Amino acid sequence: MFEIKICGVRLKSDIDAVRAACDGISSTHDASPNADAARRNHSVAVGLNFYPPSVRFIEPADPSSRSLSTAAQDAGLLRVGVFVNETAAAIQAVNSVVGLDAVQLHGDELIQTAIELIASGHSVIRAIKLPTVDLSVDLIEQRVAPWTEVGCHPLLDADAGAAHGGSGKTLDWSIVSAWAASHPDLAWTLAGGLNPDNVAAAITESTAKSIDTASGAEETRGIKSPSKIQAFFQAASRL
Ligand SMILES: O=C(O)c1ccccc1NCC(=O)[C@H](O)[C@H](O)COP(=O)(O)O
Repeated sequence: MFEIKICGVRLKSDIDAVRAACDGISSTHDASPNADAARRNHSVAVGLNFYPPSVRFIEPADPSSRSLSTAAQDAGLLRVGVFVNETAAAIQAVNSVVGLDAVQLHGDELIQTAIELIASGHSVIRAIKLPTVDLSVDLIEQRVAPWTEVGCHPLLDADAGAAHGGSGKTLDWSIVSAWAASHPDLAWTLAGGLNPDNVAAAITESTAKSIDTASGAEETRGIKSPSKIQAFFQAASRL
């Protein structure tokens, strides 16, 4: 799917910052697997947020959203549309207007929504919202299995309550790692409170090969920071 996703981009300058961060890794000639992965086209994604209450929301009908999506595509980035409790038909409609490479279901959607989207050719990421305390391997398994069985890519995130996502809360990475050990062939993504200061530890402790951040790459809520995006890539690729 992708190795790094910067979620909630809203401006062309955010796309430029993500591209520059990819190029920054390339220019270090770092030979590590993470750096290699991040160099390849389409291994880096940006999230376009279509959940109106979010500070990261972009209006799908606004032509600037289509322009943003085109800019991401031109920069060689995967475009992930983030949705909360929309129907498959509504998501398809946004895709046809904006242009997306994958859709992320981040609400309380029924599994039927994912089945319909997959049947119509969409790559579907399912946010699995997990408690920040008393997490267990069994709980992760129970929440993930129904979605992977129908072909979704799981993104493990900290439960953000009514906000649904982008909260900056972290998961217990050691429990995530214990769960992942029994799924060596499953592609999955770690999200939840990742930032330049903790992403290296998060990768090491959780064994994640794919990571996602929203608030950890921002100057203030909803405003992306080019320097934090760059630092995030550098920290993630150093391993
Ligand atoms: O970012 C949001 O505002 C958001 C709102 C509603 C649903 C999902 C949302 N974000 C989706 C993401 O993939 C975030 O990157 C993920 O929740 C992690 O966020 P953070 O803890 O801030 O890194």
